[in-house]
Amino acid sequence: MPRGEFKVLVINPGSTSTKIAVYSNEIPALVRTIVHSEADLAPFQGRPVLDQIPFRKAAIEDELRGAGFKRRTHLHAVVGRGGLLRPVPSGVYAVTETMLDELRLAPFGEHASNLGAFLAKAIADEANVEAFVVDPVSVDELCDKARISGSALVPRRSLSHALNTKAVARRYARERGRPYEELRLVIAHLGSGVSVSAHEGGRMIDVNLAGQEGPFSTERSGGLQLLGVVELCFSGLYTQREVWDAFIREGGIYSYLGTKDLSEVESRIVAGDDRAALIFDAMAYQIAKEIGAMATVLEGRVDALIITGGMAHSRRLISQLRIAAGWIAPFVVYPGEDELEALAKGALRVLRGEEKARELGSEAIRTPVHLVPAD
Ligand SMILES: Nc1ncnc2c1ncn2[C@@H]1O[C@H](COP(=O)(O)OP(=O)(O)O)[C@@H](O)[C@H]1O
Ligand SMILES: CCCC(=O)OP(=O)(O)O
Repeated sequence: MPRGEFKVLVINPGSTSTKIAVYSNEIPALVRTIVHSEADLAPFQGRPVLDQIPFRKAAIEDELRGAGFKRRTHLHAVVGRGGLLRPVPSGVYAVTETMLDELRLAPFGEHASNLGAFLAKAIADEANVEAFVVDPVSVDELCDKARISGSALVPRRSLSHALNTKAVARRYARERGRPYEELRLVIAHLGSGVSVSAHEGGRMIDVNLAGQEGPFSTERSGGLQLLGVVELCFSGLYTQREVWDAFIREGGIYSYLGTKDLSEVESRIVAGDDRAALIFDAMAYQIAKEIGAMATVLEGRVDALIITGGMAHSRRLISQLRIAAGWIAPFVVYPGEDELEALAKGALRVLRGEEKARELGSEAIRTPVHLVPAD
């Protein structure tokens, strides 16, 4: 097994930020969050997410340069967050042309995480090292019953914050000295999108499709009443892209209050804005309902309810979730996410020969679902 120091550049593109880190083995030597303001992202509004590659790559390079980091001479691998690929088992994947082609076609939809493989590959090629992604959002461990959507025309898919969700599940197991595989967990990741999942036997056996099912978030509508959506789609007033933007990028809190910043919503509430309070509390209410649903998936036998993601920093949100759902199981809060570390550890396992990187097969994609207009 190769020994010594491995340096890994980690890139995690989110909807509103690009988080980067340089790991020296398990030690983060540099960690940065490059925040992309609404003004930064405005030129990309209504355009395919891959148009952001040059902008995000330049932002990463500026940040690395500013920190005095010379990437070409130091790196052993670059790892990015994995995007909306075909349904795949949990694991580390080499960034291959097949993967990039799949992300270019985006048959499973668009999301900021689709940028991860491109950004990792572009920088890895310049440094002459390998590029990987780990536990992409399309990790699929659904139990058979969870695959049945209610209409034979619409398959039910697993798209979630798999990377952080799996990382916090393992962290909780480590902290309790028990194997993840033996725990029954409900994990609510509260980021730009919300995914609430049920875990049994080391598998994520059910999860709401973040932003399209279940609770609304700061920018996503979550589940909506079906016929209202059908009427809107066929009204002739909106293009497919506009409808998609309205629900995925400008839905949720943004559609009611015109901001995606939860701290700003909290400030408005403190200043006496009753409407802001109603919308905030409705989001908490919907998240708690989804947690309740996932507790029933585990038949009420839940070892822990874990709350994580950026919105888990909000005291108001945590306090409301504790009241509404804290009776289900021990209530654990891991604010923010461990995605950078989870990505770095995945790449390190491959560099050390502890795990073999998987590759997407080049066979035809099994179930293309056009979740986003092809443009
Ligand atoms: N300290 C905080 N208090 C309240 N909300 C926060 C805080 N920090 C981040 N958030 C909210 O968390 C969300 C982003 O979470 P994050 O996990 O970073 O998501 P993503 O990476 O998908 O953009 C945003 O809605 C943001 O407003
Ligand atoms: C598509 C599922 C993952 C997701 O919604 O991630 P963000 O909250 O980072 O946008």
